[in-house]
Amino acid sequence: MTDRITLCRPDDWHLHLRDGAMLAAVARHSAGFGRAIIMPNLVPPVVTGAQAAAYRDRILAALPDAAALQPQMTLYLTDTTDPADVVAAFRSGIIRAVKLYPAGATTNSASGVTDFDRIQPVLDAMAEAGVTLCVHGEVTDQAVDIFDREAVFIDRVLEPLRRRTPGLRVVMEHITTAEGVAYVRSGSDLAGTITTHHLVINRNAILAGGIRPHYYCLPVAKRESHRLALRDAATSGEARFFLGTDSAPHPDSAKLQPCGCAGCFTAPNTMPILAHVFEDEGALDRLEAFTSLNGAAFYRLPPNEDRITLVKRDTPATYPVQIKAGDEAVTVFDPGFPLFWHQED
Ligand SMILES: NC(=O)N[C@@H](CC(=O)O)C(=O)O
Ligand SMILES: [Zn+2]
Ligand SMILES: [Zn+2]
Repeated sequence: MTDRITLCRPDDWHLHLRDGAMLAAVARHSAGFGRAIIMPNLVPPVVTGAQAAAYRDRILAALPDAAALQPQMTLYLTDTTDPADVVAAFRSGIIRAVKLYPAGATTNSASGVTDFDRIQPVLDAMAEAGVTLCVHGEVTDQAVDIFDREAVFIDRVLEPLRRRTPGLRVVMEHITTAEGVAYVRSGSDLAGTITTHHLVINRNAILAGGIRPHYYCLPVAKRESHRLALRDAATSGEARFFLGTDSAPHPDSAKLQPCGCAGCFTAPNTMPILAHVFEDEGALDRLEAFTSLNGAAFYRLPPNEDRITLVKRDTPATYPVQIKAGDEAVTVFDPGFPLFWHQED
């Protein structure tokens, strides 16, 4: 039995670190990753290169001295984003990618894109300069069932957008469906991130036996057949699929509401959970591709040079049920099984 594995240091290609007291509380929980794509959905959002540079400085100040993490900044695409600012921020190394939120699709997406015609000049400039577009892929049409919004987005929005913009490199973020997996497999210049939690839960976790707000995120977890498709993709070793935890901390006071907000906070226990999932699937030898190689290759970066070690012990890893962020508590994702894999420092 394998009870010890070493990997190139993993990267997290979709991470929410927030700002202020929340940033101060959560940053150290992602400090063991190498690179992380930092999502720009702050309030107000990160829309210019100058704002991204200032946010990166706040993140670096919040990280422990020994942190491995190198924040990879993104800009929040709006109807009025300036193509020249995007290209300049990319060429000067301030940003790694641009994030597309359809307006109203998810947390802090009110300033997102309302009119796809208006962003075409930015998309063309990005295709030309080689800037990756990270996409929250859900339609916002209230007439579309929430469990279908990802699949409908592919047909109505993403495929037409990619056809209009040859050469644009696209990451479909946090895919949750078999349709998302199939679509990512089908095209060129296309990849998909998969979260930790969508490999573990299906929609029963949110709704069966009572409403469980800590399992509510967007895109919402789908039925079991979709979770199995995601596990197949993540453990396949295929270069198009890689880890983006979408670790999305919210205060419990905002989640435990009649209208609770979306997001699972998985940063503290992601690697032990993933080792468990990959071992379950007989794919521990492909964990490194998913966490440490495929994403870097898509972003045209070398793998991290140093390594981490995961050890399987007889006693489960302990991690806090909640962490403190200022006066607030933030609940850590509970995978529902004990974690025998531990990450060594
Ligand atoms: N995934 C989530 O449920 N929430 C994210 C936003 C997002 O990634 O869509 C957040 O910022 O809280
Ligand atoms: Zn999203
Ligand atoms: Zn996210």
